[in-house]
Amino acid sequence: MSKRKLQVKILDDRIGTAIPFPEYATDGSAGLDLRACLAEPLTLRPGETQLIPTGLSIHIADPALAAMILPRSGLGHKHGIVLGNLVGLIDSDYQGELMVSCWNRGSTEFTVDVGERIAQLVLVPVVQADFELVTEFTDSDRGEGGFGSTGRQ
Ligand SMILES: O=c1ccn([C@H]2C[C@H](O)[C@@H](COP(=O)(O)OP(=O)(O)OP(=O)(O)O)O2)c(=O)[nH]1
Ligand SMILES: [Mg+2]
Repeated sequence: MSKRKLQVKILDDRIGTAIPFPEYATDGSAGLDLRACLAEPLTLRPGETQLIPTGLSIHIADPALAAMILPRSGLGHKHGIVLGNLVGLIDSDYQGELMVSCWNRGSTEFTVDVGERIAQLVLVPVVQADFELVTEFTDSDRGEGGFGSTGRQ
C-alpha cells in the first residue's frame, strides 16, 4: 500500500539511536507509537498528569488531514496510563513538538522509562465545514431525539 509523505523534524539527537524513530509495527497498524523523549525515568503518582516530549515535530500541511494521539491499550487497561486530554488532536498547521499528556488514572504509581512507547499517532482525514445558515432542517427520522431516546436494548 502506498503511504502518504509526512514532514518530520527530529528535535533530540537520541531519536534514531538510543530512542527508536516511530514506525508502524505491522503492515496493518493504524498508529505509530510515540516514545517518551525524557532525560530520566519519570514516575507518575496516582492521579498525576505530566506533559511528556516526544523529540519530534511534524507538519501535516494539508487541512484535509489531522493527526490524533491516542492511548496504548495495554498501558491504559493494565496500568491506568491514559492521556490527560483523553485524545490529542494535532492540527495540520502545527509545527511544534508533539507532546503527550500522560495521566495516571490508576491507584499505583507508574514509572515511564526513557524511550518507552507511551501513546500512538494516527493520521485521519478531516472535512472542514462551511456553515450554511438555515431556519428549518428537512425532517429526519431521528429529529431532535438523542441521549438514549432509542432505549437501552
Ligand atoms: O496531545 C496533544 C494535543 C495537542 N498538541 C499540540 C498540537 C495541536 O495542534 C496543538 C493545539 O492543540 P489543541 O487545539 O487541542 O489545544 P488548545 O488548548 O485549543 O490550544 P491552542 O489554543 O494552541 O489551539 O497542540 C500536542 O502536541 N499534543
Ligand atoms: Mg485549539
